[in-house]
Amino acid sequence: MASLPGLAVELLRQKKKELRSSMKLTLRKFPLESRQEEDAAIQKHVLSADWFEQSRRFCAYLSCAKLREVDTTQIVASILQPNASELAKELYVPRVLDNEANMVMLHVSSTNDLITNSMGIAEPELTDSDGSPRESVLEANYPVDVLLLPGLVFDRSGRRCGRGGGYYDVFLSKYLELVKDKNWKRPLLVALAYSVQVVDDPVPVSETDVPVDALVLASGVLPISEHAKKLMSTQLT
Ligand SMILES: Nc1nc2c(c(=O)[nH]1)N(C=O)[C@@H](CNc1ccc(C(=O)N[C@@H](CCC(=O)O)C(=O)O)cc1)CN2
Ligand SMILES: Nc1ncnc2c1ncn2[C@@H]1O[C@H](COP(=O)(O)OP(=O)(O)OP(=O)(O)O)[C@@H](O)[C@H]1O
Repeated sequence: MASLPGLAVELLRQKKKELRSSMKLTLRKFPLESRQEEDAAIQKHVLSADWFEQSRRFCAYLSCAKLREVDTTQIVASILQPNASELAKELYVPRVLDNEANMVMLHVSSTNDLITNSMGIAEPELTDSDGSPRESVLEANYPVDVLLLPGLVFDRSGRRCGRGGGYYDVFLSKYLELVKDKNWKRPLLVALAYSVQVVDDPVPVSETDVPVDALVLASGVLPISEHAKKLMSTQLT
């Protein structure tokens, strides 16, 4: 028979599984027109924010329309092709290494650095055009300022439920450890979410789930942690 902690872990796993299935259904029913309106509004909030403008090293996910993820195309394009008036930023995007939750964030300088994987998500090749390994956030000499996170379900306290791979939680635990070791400033962990992805009931989490500092919704930026409240101004309408 399973031990008590074993039962609690199993129950949590089951609750997350049900939550993911129900949110995938909700997202499938969310009209394309609303999705597009929210995609535009969310990206506009990011692109016009001081914390975006002031960031120099930025991690973003490359959105997958099939998975109904909030679009990041304009954010990524703005980083890769900045206007003359904007300060240049370095962009890092995820690359899955295996199916045991190992993922790296690699430096890219152009969309030509990307190839679409079997899951339909664009990812960087491990090496650049010269054959040299791409810079990885976990091995870099400087901290990143902002990490844009994908996810399926969120609550207003910053709890986040992803797709169940554990990739982001494992990456974040390693990166936050590195930040502590190096005495770097903490990055802002910002999730982008459609209105339907923010639920009233607390999202079930375990101690390995890393909460986000802020949410960007079509209605505005919602800073949650003290860290976010210091760095972001409230723009909710
Ligand atoms: N755009 C994007 N890139 C990302 C992630 C992400 O969530 N979004 N990841 C974040 O981890 C990592 C990849 N992890 C992924 C985990 C699951 C699925 C996926 O397609 N899941 C299906 C269910 C598959 C199944 O259950 O067999 C789904 O959610 O419908 C995709 C990527 C790294 N890159
Ligand atoms: N820091 C960690 N170290 C080891 N295992 C972890 C860690 N974080 C999560 N996991 C494991 O990964 C699996 C998936 O976790 P969880 O359900 O929280 O993923 P998720 O948040 O939906 O996915 P993601 O983080 O990729 O968005 C679980 O078995 C969990 O125990």
